[in-house]
Amino acid sequence: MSETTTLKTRFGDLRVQKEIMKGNFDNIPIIDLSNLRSPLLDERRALAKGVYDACTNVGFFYVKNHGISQDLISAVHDAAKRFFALPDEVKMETFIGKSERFRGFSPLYGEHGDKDIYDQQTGSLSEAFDIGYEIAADPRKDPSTDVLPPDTFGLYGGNLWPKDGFLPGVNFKETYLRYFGEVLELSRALLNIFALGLDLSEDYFDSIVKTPGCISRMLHYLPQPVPGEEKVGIEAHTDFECFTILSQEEVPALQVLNAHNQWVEAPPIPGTFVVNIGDFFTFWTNGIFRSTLHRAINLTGKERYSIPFFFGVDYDASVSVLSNCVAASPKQPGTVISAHIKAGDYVRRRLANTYVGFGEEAPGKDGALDVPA
Ligand SMILES: O=C(O)CCC(=O)C(=O)O
Ligand SMILES: [Fe+2]
Repeated sequence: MSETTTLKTRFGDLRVQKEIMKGNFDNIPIIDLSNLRSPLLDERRALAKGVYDACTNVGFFYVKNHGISQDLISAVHDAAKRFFALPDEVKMETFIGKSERFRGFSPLYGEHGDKDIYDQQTGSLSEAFDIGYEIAADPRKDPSTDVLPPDTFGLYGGNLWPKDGFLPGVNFKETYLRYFGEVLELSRALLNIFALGLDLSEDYFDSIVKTPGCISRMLHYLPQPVPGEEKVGIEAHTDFECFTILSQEEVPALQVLNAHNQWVEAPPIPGTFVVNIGDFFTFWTNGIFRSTLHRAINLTGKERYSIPFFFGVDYDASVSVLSNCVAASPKQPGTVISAHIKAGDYVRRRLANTYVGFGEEAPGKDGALDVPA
């Protein structure tokens, strides 16, 4: 029997094995997306079945043949490296504390994990740059006529971009928005497959992803300053929204908590993204889809860069249990909602709980998941 330790989570304390399981890809399946837009329903159904199984068993899977070019992925990673290499005073011009919408640069040790859970004295060994949905990024919108919807939850718009001239030859904003737009379209196509896997019509969610509340961040995980000390780059957490598409290049750090409360490494696999379920899908499915706990610790001695894209729904959309999941018995206890939640309300509360500089906001402690009564 291996040694255990206590992990504090939003769902209560868990006994977690100390040993990290290495390189066991069986735990996290690789799904081929070649048939994502196949004209044959049977092929889309077969894909949807694989996705459904991964969502119910692990909550994490890799995707290959996702259709986003390696050139674009390399360009956006290069933009991230160039940005983080800038002097701190330049990066601080886009400091997240200047934003009302959790956008911009979080410096090293600036993030602390969820306020309800983690000691707020010790920050994480990472720095980040966050952006949210923009009309200009969405291939389905025309920037000359389309505008953002009313900003009820204070989450649309307001990206902070580094000034031109600091990153010569990089086209930072254009590159990041192009990447954002392509991953957004991939996400919309994946959402249709999720719907199919849940026995819903493929377009079931389409009406609530018109101006979806998506967020992306560039992350830079520094090597451990003191060898052997194991400072985490991002504390154990679940993602807030529908699902996340993560690009992690070649340096490993991501660990995923499996159903047996063992940390399993999710190392980079060339040509793939990692996809993981977020809280909204757990709410919709009454806990059948697992919004799996994960964390990142960079023990490699190298610089690590990753770029997650969090796919959400329109912020004014309501999220409640799907009618065909009401009777289901949840695979992930403690994650079931009885009321409906407003997407923007939930995302704003979770962001306020995680980022520094927003301490004035009520953390929303009514229930482990911030679900309003
Ligand atoms: O960098 C990674 O591998 C994971 C990042 C992550 O989990 C997050 O930003 O929510
Ligand atoms: Fe995450």
